[in-house]
Amino acid sequence: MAEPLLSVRDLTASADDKTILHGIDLAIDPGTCHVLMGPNGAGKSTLGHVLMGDPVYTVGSGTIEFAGEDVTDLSADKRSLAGMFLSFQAPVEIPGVPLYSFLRTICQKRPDLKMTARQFRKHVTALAEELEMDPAYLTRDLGVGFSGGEKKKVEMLQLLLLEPKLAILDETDSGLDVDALGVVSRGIAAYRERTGGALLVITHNTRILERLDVDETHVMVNGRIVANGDAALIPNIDANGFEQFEEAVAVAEAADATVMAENACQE
Ligand SMILES: Nc1ncnc2c1ncn2[C@@H]1O[C@H](COP(=O)(O)OP(=O)(O)OP(=O)(O)O)[C@@H](O)[C@H]1O
Repeated sequence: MAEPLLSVRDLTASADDKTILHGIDLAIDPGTCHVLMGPNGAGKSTLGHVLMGDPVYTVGSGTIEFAGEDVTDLSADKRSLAGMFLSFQAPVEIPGVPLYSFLRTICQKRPDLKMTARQFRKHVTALAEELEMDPAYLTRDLGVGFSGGEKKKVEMLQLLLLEPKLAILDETDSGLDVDALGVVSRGIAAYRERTGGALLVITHNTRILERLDVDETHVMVNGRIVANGDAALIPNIDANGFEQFEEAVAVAEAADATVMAENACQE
């Protein structure tokens, strides 16, 4: 059997001395679409950031392998070059850095995306139009003065430009009006059609999934993945919420507590 594109084993991570992720196991095959759901504060965004190498978080144990390489200790830019991509729940603003220059610079770092200045201008303008973004926005500073929905479209522009092997989309749908939601979901579908890339979609809103064939759904509660299933798990969560996983959470937490107690006894 082919190796997974992403393989996360027993991953534990913390910030400010608080453990947020507990023993995460996750495998994503090339070209597949995974959905990560869970209540507010479960640790979904944290997982996205830790996978991408955000230095705010400390990996306590476990490994992250991507495309056959152990990336656990790699910086975010190296993970990006390897083909990983994270769209932020709250995209950043960088005054003084025009969006166009930012996009040109990140493309120049990727030998496989080499383009002349003219080719780049044509390509990025076409992508902006496809996302129903005014190309004049490309001359504005990154994120500055953009509405919430416009910021999300800029994230999609980066996705279509960079064509990563794995895109982690962190609530790309939040704050979008119904038209913008349509544009963004068409952008995600275009990414899959053109590149065959894999997706890890973090969301509370199932409308963004309507155009996607979901292969696997994962449920995270209190920093643990407590259920895995296929696309049928999504309407189940919509109808019944996350309370149904309480028992699974309690079992996982009790098992962790037992391991910790045993380790303490051995020390
Ligand atoms: N940098 C940080 N420092 C301290 N605590 C953090 C940090 N990042 C996340 N946390 C905490 O970790 C927990 C999980 O947060 P996270 O944003 O990952 O949840 P989430 O599942 O994405 O939630 P939501 O659905 O509301 O976006 C929260 O209690 C949050 O306050």
